[in-house]
Amino acid sequence: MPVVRVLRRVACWMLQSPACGCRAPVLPSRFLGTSPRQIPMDANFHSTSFSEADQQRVLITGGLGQLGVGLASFLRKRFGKDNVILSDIRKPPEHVFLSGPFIYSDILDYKNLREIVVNNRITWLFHYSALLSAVGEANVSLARAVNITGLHNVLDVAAEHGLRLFVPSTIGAFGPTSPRNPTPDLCIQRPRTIYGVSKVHAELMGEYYYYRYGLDFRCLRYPGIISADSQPGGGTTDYAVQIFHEAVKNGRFECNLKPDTRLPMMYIDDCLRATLEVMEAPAESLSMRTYNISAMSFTPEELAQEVLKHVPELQVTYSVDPVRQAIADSWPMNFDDSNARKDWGWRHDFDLPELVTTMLNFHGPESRVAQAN
Ligand SMILES: NC(=O)C1=CN([C@@H]2O[C@H](COP(=O)(O)OP(=O)(O)OC[C@H]3O[C@@H](n4cnc5c(N)ncnc54)[C@H](O)[C@@H]3O)[C@@H](O)[C@H]2O)C=CC1
Ligand SMILES: CC(=O)[C@H](N)C(=O)O
Repeated sequence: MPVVRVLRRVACWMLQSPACGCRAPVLPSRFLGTSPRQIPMDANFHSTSFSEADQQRVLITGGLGQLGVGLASFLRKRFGKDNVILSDIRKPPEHVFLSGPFIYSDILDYKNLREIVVNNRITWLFHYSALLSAVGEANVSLARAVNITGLHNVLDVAAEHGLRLFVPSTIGAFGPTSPRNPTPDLCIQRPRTIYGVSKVHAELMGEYYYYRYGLDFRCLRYPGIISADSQPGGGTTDYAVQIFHEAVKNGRFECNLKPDTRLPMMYIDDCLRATLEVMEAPAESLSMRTYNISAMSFTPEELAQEVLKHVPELQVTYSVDPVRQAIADSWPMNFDDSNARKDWGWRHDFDLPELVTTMLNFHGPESRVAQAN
């Protein structure tokens, strides 16, 4: 290709933005030289022999946290038990170990990650490893390493091996100068936590690799996720999970956010379904690579009122954690997910009343709730 034409296309690629509606990398990777780690060009896209119709081979990083085990079980129903590999740096509980393939993987160890992808012929990668907002503030250097350096390793492995890559972002990728009610997909993003900064970095790097190397990067900004059978990993929205555990266990709950703190939230089933749906969406339906998704938005007081309908004896008190409160006060109150709804048909199933009954019913007949009903 004549040099002038290549340069013209490079300039065009640099001027494009996801907002302009371009739906494919403007410049294919073959015009742009080698992959990010200078792997020889012919080593790119090992997996191109896998067509869309082929069986996916899935790797989940950071899979032992609040969301990963649920994601593995959801994806195993779709792709088969042995085709979904859960990984983490922690030792899995027995029921997880027995439920399907599990391997050790530290995302800071690039060679180990590459070996896993190659040996297991991975085609799709769900990158869940992270330090969340509150624990991130308590250990900034570890959060920087895991959330930023780890992401670089994942991006490189994914680009080199032609993987489809899902990286979750968060409501925490916005900050006090973003519009908060509602928060659109594209607006100012100046978060004040290392977690938020690292997630904006992930969004931008993923989109850069998409345009620059053709990496099939897909990203959803999750609200606070509420799950019944897994514990949250140290975030600002954790209270909305803990209230259920405490309500059924001892009928008392001390909330670490103020009663009127409004945040977007979602039940885990909606979150996992959205994740698979965006991964399976035809590329041409995606006008962007990073989407807000939303389901409901409530305050601790509103959540407590809904729980009280089922557990009238529940006592809720407030003891505000200033770190979490400052973070929550800088985050979106309502999330605008109209682009996800328009482009790939996103619809949530769970609003607050369904969330509360589902969470309380999960704990079964021996719970205080069931006894009270
Ligand atoms: N749970 C939520 O409400 C939300 C979660 N997300 C995102 O979803 C993803 C999963 O979230 P959770 O499961 O809640 O997180 P979590 O904090 O519960 O779990 C994260 C996992 O990462 C693992 N990890 C830490 N360092 C690692 C390393 N060096 N190598 C490999 N694994 C490592 C941890 O052992 C842990 O099991 C994260 O990226 C998070 O930012 C986004 C928005 C909301
Ligand atoms: C909303 C999130 O990203 C997470 N749950 C946190 O509170 O840090």
